[in-house]
Amino acid sequence: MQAAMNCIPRFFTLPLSDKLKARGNPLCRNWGYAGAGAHSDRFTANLPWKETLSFGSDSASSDSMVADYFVSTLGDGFREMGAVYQKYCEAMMKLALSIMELLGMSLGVDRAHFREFFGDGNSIMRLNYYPPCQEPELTFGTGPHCDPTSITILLQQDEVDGLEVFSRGEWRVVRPARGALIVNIGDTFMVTHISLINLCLFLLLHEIYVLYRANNALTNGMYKSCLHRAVVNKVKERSSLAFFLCPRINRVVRPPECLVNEENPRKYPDFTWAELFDFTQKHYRADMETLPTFTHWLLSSSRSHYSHPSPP
Ligand SMILES: C=C1C[C@]23C[C@@]1(O)CC[C@H]2[C@]1(C)CCC[C@@](C)(C(=O)O)[C@H]1[C@@H]3C(=O)O
Ligand SMILES: O=C(O)CCC(=O)C(=O)O
Ligand SMILES: [Fe+2]
Repeated sequence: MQAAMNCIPRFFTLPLSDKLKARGNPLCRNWGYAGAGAHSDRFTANLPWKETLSFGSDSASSDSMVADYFVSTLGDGFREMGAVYQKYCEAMMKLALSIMELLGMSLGVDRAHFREFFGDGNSIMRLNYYPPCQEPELTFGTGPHCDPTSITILLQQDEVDGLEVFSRGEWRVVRPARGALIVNIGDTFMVTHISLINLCLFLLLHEIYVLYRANNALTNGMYKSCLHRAVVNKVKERSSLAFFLCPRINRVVRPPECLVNEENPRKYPDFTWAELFDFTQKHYRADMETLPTFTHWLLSSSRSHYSHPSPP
């Protein structure tokens, strides 16, 4: 974890001409290296103050996908950094599948179900780098949003506050703690479970702390999405590392049958992860309404080859 964290400033303090070797393509501008001004189309106000490097981590492809990405885009000098992130992604994938198993069990779903569902996923790794900002109140590192992915395992730099979670009517700082990973459940997993589950698990060494924000849904045993953001400051740069667990790109996202019944009918239509991903990039700004807006868009679009939720 420390090596993965140390490599972040090493990459982002390279000359711009080197970082641009990993620039994303016009179809997916946020892929690869995205510098100042990137991600601004995803927010309406307080635009992001960050640089990012995003790359794929497919569990089913070659054993060296991530390492190969670094060498092929940045050159042979990045072999060591590539190996660090290859190892990190493999560890995150292993951890993510174990968490999925636990979450499945907590819902009474067969323990193999989510392990299989995500086992051949097309996950995404992102390095976030937030430089100091002279006017931090005019911007955000990452604006308020819910992750559209399945679960996110986040590692934040020791000692520099930045991550905040909206809970009980106010923004609360999630202080970095040495050795702690933050696990945030995103929209795709929420759909998989049909209920409004969206919680944060704090994994501190080998203990698991579960923090989740309940809203009025608590009364019927459901949980509300955890909205989060990252702020920046005047003095210190900050880094974070996000592993976004995703299903295989063309996999249909649908809750296991045992979770659907008369009292709990389908809330979302079937869709593929590709469709939601595409939607986030082309049609909508990031916030906590991504999933309802996507659902509305999906149902009102002409697409007819996917089944819709059964009528109540
Ligand atoms: C599927 C995705 C959408 C975002 C990129 C990603 O590949 C992974 C998660 C999403 C994101 C990183 C969450 C934070 C806000 C966001 C706008 C960003 O900072 O880039 C998100 C991406 C998005 O375009 O919605
Ligand atoms: O930098 C952080 O702490 C949060 C980043 C984040 O929420 C994201 O990349 O989705
Ligand atoms: Fe996030």
